[in-house]
Amino acid sequence: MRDLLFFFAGCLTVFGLRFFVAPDLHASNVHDHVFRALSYLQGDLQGTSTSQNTFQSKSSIVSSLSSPQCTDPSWKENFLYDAEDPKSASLGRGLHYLCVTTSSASSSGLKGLQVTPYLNAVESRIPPSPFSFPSAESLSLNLQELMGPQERRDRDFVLYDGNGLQLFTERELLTVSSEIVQETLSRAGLVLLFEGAVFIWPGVRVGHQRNVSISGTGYQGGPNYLTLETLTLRPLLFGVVEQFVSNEECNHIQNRSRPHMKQSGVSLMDKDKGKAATEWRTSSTYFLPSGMDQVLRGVDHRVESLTKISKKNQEQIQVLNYGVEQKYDGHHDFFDPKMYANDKNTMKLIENGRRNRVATVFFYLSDVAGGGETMFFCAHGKPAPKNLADCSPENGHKVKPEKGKVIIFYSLDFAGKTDPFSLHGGCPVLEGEKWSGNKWIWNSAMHFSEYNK
Ligand SMILES: O=C(O)CCC(=O)C(=O)O
Ligand SMILES: [Fe+2]
Repeated sequence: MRDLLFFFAGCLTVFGLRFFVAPDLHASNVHDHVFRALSYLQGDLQGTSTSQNTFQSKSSIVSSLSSPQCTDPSWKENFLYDAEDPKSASLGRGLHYLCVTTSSASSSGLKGLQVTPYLNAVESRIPPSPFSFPSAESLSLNLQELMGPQERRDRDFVLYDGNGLQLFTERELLTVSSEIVQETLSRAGLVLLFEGAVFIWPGVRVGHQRNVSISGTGYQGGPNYLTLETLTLRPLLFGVVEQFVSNEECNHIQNRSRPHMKQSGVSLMDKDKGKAATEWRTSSTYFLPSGMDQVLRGVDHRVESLTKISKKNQEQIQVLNYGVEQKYDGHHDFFDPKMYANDKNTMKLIENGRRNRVATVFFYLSDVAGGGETMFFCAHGKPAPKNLADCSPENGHKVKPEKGKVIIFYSLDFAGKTDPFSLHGGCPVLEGEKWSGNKWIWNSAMHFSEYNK
């Protein structure tokens, strides 16, 4: 809500106040798309999944070919939310699973494909009824009918495989040949449909662990997969079990930023205009451009590989340094258009609410001798405490800083709506100092991204 806009302010100056509309996430070129689908079919896809048709590393051939299938009995454990638990049953809203199988009736031809839908990421008491899709258009119509009136959705849906590889946008289903659509989906087996367009890892249940292949994007000597552990379902918060940023990379980021660190700012909501940022946030900050720095580019690539969201949607790392007593009170990382109605630049940046930050990958770049935890004030769906500077343990879920570790939390839900439960803050450092960094990821490309040129 009140988070920093210095980066954008900087960009505004650099780009001479030239705001232009970022490429639409959904308007990908059909020819690129046919290439993507054909590559998928031929098993020669050279990239991690991204929303922007990037094909970077051979490694994801493996991951796309071994993407989870509905024929594997464990798929339900790894994807479905518990329909019986009133606390988690509604948390899969906006995410639907399609199990694509060849119907036994006509197992010889592609026309015999069947889709079994699991709406809102749960298995309802009434078993889902499969439907066949003789054409891509009929699939599209069936899906639209299942999801209800289009007015309820403010963007086109996007289909992914179980490893986060983007398959088709809603629009592409109507422009790409039925044969390609049928063959791609049958190869994927398990298809994830996000109403909010962007791929988000399903949390499933607290304590759930999921291995994510990051082959080729890890640091020297680091693992080639990472384990995402669900810490809270509401907000959707994951911890990465393994060290994500090596000690050398942490030191490199600190060293490159140290000479530039300045008092942190916040982007003030209309109601707070005129107040000092230090009322909420007392750390120092620097937005560190990746430029040609291979270490930073490696980290950006790893973040893409972990989140399955394009590098083009990333902001530069916002490096933070907190001394004793420094902190950042409870806030959201998304921009609520209602709170910025009189702020023309922010409204332009977020296209009146259509664009927003979807996820934060938060790096801990040092250990902290005391305090400095990240606090999630609405953890497990609790109402926010009155005092958003109060880090008492009963006020939420705390994550302790550990050098090289990261957490990921989502500011938008599967349907693309802002999540008020993502309220969080940095607790005061009690002893020593804290180095950390925000890697903010948007729901569409940043027009000034270093990877968007
Ligand atoms: O320092 C922390 O733990 C959280 C910081 C934060 O939320 C932010 O900078 O937006
Ligand atoms: Fe934040």
